[in-house]
Amino acid sequence: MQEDGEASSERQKRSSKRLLFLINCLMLSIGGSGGPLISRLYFLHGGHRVWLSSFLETGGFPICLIPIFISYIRCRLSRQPKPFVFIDARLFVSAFVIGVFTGLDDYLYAYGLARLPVSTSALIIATQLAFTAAFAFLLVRQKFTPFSINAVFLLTVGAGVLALHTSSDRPKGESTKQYVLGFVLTLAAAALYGFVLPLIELMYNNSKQRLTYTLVIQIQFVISFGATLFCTVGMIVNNDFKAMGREAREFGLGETKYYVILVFSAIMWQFFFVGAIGVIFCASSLLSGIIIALMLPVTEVLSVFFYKESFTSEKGISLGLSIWGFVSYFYGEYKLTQKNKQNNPTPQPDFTPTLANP
Ligand SMILES: Nc1ncnc2[nH]cnc12
Repeated sequence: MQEDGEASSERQKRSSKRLLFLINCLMLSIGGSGGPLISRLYFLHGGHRVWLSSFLETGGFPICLIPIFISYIRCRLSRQPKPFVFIDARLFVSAFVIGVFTGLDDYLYAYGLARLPVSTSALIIATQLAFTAAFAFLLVRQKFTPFSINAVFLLTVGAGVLALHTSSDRPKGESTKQYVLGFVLTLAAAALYGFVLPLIELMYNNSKQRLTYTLVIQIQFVISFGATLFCTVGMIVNNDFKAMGREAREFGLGETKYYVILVFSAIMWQFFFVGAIGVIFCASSLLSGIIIALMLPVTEVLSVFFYKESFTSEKGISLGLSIWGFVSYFYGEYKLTQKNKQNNPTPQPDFTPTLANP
């Protein structure tokens, strides 16, 4: 009888972990395509402020207070009240430092979005997965299987195919210097974010506090706070706060839509960042990188619907290769789970990608 109770509570725990994993994948997918689409809308209709755009990537961090508050209230009101665990000083400092890196990365990324044609920026950002894989190997000893190597290869090539669509290469009126700078800074963004994802996994692994999802959201709050502080300094130095009023009045879609776009941009990017670090918590930084890479061609295809861009064959091929890579990764994980089941015949959960923090 007691065993039955234990088994059912174990099953319940597994299914809530799987649900958490799926929710984070969904948030990362929504933010990974919605974020770039809405940032592009800002630049397409007359927005120019790169620091403002980078500020918006993490400036929505107060949203995280909602789940933190709910979790706090649940702890207080539960039948057996538990103390609410706040982030300790050590994790706070690590998250803040990662936040400053993220702020710098946001600027590099936004600079590329503003200065480069979409195809070129997508090509360079496609290299991010290779950086993530290399840093994950170095920092957290990520194990690779032929399937995950195949996935990294296909997703990198898949997103890279987008660059074959070069009809709109260097934007009109842009100097070679600006273009080259855009190229170099976007590559730096890909490398830096490829480094940040495994660094977050390393921080989790070295945490002295027991990691829970509530703690992960607090970590995300501190990371985004550090990044936003960094970008706020950039905005002040660059006079962005003063320039916003004029930019809003002159915005192609009108003043109200200008502010609506800014608010939605902040929300979309929070989805991206919360999803990214949530997937690292539930699985790995490599999987987070894989989902981000899959979203590159998905974004290009969505822009056909939202911005009436043409559907080129490159976009179709790119999407096909990326989905193939994605499926290859999950098939590899499925095979691994089956193998573990054979070696360890005690009942195992149905397939769930290797959950990092059971
Ligand atoms: N700041 C950023 N936001 C989204 N994707 C990125 N890829 C590299 N840097 C990025």
